[in-house]
Amino acid sequence: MVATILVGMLCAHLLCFSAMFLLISQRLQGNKMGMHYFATGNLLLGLAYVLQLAEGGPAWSAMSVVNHTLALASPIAYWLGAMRFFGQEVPLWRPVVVFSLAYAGAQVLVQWSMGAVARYAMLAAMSSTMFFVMAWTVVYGVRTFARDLRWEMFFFALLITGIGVLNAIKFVRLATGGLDMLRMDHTFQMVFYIYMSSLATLLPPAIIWLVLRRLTDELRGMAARDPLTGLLNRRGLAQALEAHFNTRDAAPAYLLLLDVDHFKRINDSHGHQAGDAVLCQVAEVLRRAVRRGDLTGRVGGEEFAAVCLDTDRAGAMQVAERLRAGMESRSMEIPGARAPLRCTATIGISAPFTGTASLDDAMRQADAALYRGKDAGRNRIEASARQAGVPAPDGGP
Ligand SMILES: Nc1nc2c(ncn2[C@@H]2O[C@H](COP(=O)(O)OP(=O)(O)OP(=O)(O)O)[C@@H](O)[C@H]2O)c(=O)[nH]1
Repeated sequence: MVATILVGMLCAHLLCFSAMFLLISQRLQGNKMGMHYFATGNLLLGLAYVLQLAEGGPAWSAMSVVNHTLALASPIAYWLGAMRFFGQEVPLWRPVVVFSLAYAGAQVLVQWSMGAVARYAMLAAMSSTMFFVMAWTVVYGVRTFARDLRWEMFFFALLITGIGVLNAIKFVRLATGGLDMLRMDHTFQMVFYIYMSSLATLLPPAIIWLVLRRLTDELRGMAARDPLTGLLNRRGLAQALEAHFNTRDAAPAYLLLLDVDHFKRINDSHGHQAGDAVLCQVAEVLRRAVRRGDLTGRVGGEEFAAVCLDTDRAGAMQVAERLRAGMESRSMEIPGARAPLRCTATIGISAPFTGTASLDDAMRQADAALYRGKDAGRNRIEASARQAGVPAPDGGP
């Protein structure tokens, strides 16, 4: 009786969370983060336990073959769902159906050649192997594809290892004690159901937590980036700088402001779309010119920024010259135009600064230097006259 209630609750958990995963996946347009696959995994496992309830104990029937097949197809769906969550484009139905047909065939073969115990032992052995491999993949993920989800991955690995261990014990007990230990009211089976019920309660909220984390990270990323070029926006630059200055002994940083020369003419003669294409290519020039670890952003219409970290004035001048030369030599491809465009940029450099609080000040200095460069004929670099902590001789930036 207790076992029946436990399995009944397990079915209810699995099927309810299957519906919830499906509802969440429908709200996630585009990247569903594997939620529809997890919904399928829960549905398959829920149905397997419904069949187990209907059977009442070990038996050789078509229902039992379907039950074992569903029980083993569900981890495949979860696995594929996890791959989708981590950005792999994998199909769901074809692998699940192919596996199910192959496993149903294997069951008939094993039952016919080795008997019922071997068929049940095969399910336990396959489940155990699958869950151990899954747990190992999750631990491997901590060092590779899921570095940002360290604790969550350890939690998953722990729970999955538990199912692997229980299935391995089931295999051994089946091999030594036969089908009797599979009676629903057998102590081992009760422990198994309690563990599975706990998992069915713990895992779905944990999966929803992962999705929530990804969504909020994406939102934060979107709020910090310019949608056209993918570079940081002003807010993103400030946040990245803050993280930089908080995590190490702050060596001075230099802010470079780059403004495309006569950009209005490009818009006026080739259209706004062509202007956008040029802006994207300026972003590429900027990315290539800076050192690894430096920050790049778009801070206004045709105004870009690079923050050179851990460098000196000569280093910042070098980056500025690479940028200026990169712009001058770049052929800007624009859609629909017969020939690529050439354009130049003027660059202003701030005095060195060592904290986020000085970013606005550095912006003003670089901006003033930039406009001196524009007045002096464009396609050139101007550095702020101000030294670190020392006001400019003329009192300006
Ligand atoms: N295509 C496109 N144009 C933009 C965008 N943001 C700003 N602009 C245009 O950029 C141009 C900036 O022109 P100005 O500020 O006069 O500067 P300029 O023509 O580059 O001249 P100088 O800076 O003096 O060399 C304006 O025509 C804006 O409409 C954008 O996102 N896309």
